[in-house]
Order: sequence, then structure tokens, then C-alpha cells
Amino acid sequence: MTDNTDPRASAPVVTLDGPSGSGKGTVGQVLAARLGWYFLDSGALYRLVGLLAHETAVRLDDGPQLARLAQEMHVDFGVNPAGTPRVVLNGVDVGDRLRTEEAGDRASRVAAVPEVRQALLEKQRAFRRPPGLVADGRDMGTTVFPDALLKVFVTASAEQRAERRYKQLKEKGFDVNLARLLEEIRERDARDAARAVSPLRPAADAQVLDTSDLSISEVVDRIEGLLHERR
Ligand SMILES: Nc1ncnc2c1ncn2[C@@H]1O[C@H](COP(=O)(O)OP(=O)(O)O)[C@@H](O)[C@H]1O
Ligand SMILES: Nc1ccn([C@H]2C[C@H](O)[C@@H](COP(=O)(O)OP(=O)(O)O)O2)c(=O)n1
Repeated sequence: MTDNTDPRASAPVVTLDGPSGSGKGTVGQVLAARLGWYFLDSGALYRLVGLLAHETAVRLDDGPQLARLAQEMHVDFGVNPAGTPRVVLNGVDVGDRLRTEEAGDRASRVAAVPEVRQALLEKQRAFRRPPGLVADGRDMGTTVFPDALLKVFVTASAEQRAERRYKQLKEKGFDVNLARLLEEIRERDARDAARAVSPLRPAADAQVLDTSDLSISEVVDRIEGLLHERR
């Protein structure tokens, strides 16, 4: 638990929310490294709940069982020797199993279950600590860190996002199809935006940043500029 006397509770937070493939994860990691801040990939937590449910044959709409999985899982985020992110679940490196579209689809389904969102709330807030946190997800600015110093809603056209995802998965050696990826991205956007609890939408005080025609470093520069204005 954090309270007002806890320096962790007042550490600055930058939230990056937005749809799949908009670049929030990549940009967030570069930004956190530039600032020397911590980084939270909240989507990985939902992906892990989906993975655990799949492995233990729990239905993707079984609130109490999914909440139990979310509460009991032990997660460590690290970095591989090659500099890529590493996720360790209950002591085991999950490798690329979290990054498939199937894992994204399962994550989006368990993310619509209110008990799962509730179970992950404090887990996410525990990542906040000095000197600061960059948090990536769908509801970082609206629900998890409503008092964030800077909130950015990162977006791009669905076609651009599908192409980015296509290249990314192809480089990882996955067998992918661009038209199917576009369809999956649209389906996931619709489900994430339509759910009753913490739907995907910009916070009222978020800056919307369309990255369709920007490079990764241009996006990071813009967000750093916005942050300097705030400080
Ligand atoms: N502005 C950009 N221009 C081109 N490619 C980008 C840009 N932002 C991200 N990418 C690439 O798109 C892919 C998806 O980005 P990612 O950060 O995983 O998105 P998200 O976390 O929003 O789902 C990655 O391969 C990333 O390198
Ligand atoms: N804060 C969050 C993060 C992710 N989710 C859900 C919704 C998303 O479709 C899935 C997967 O999120 P993730 O950020 O890993 O997915 P992308 O990299 O954007 O494709 O989890 C969420 O509901 N709330």
C-alpha cells in the first residue's frame, strides 16, 4: 500500500495509452531509458493472466478464477542480454509466448472482466517509485494513475499499426498475414473501447499524438518536449 507520506506515491508518472501497434511500448521504453525512470508494460500483466488461464484451462470469462490467477502470479520484468524486454512468470522466462496475436486476443478478453482489472490495480500502482515511472497501457491515465504528470494518448491509423505489427512479428520468425492482422487489430480495438470498465479512450487531460507519419525517435522527442513544458 502507498500513502501520502510514501515518496513512491508522489513519484512523477508519464502515461502512454492507446491502441495496439501505436508504438506506446517501444516509445515508452526509450523514453524511460532516456529519463532513467522505471517502465511498466501493463499489457504484459493482462497477457500473463490470459496465458495462465489458457495453461490451466480457466475460462476467459470466469471472473473469480481469473482474479485468483492475477492475484497469485509473481511477475518480474527484466532485460535480456540483447537489450530486449524479459518477462519472468513464477520464476520461468515466458520468452516470445506473450507477443503472439493469440496472446493479445486472450489478454483483451480477460481485460474486459472487472475482477481482473481490480486484481491488477494495486500490482500496477506498486511500480510507481522515484525518480519516476513511464506506464504503457489502455487506462493508465484514466484509472491507474489519474494524477500523472503527463498523459499522452498515442495513436496511428489501423493500417499503419497492422503494418508495424506485421514487420515486428515477421522479424521474430512468426508466420503472419497482413490482412488477418488488420482484422485482429480492428476487433481488439473495438472490444477494448466497448468494455464497461476502464475502456480504451483518451483521458480528458491527455495529449493525443498521432504517430502515423512520425519515426520512433520523433515520437520520443515530442513526448520529452511535452514533459519539459510540464516541469
Ligand atoms: N513511430 C513509429 N514508426 C514506425 N514504427 C514504429 C513506430 N512506433 C513503433 N513502431 C514499431 O511498431 C511495432 C509495434 O510497436 P509497439 O511499441 O509494440 O506498439 P504498442 O505497444 O502500442 O502495441 C514495433 O515493431 C515498433 O518498433
Ligand atoms: N492497461 C491495459 C493494458 C492492456 N489491456 C488489454 C487490452 C489489450 O488488447 C491487451 C494487450 O495489451 P498490450 O498493450 O500488451 O497490447 P499491444 O502491444 O498494444 O498490442 O490487454 C488493458 O485492457 N489495459
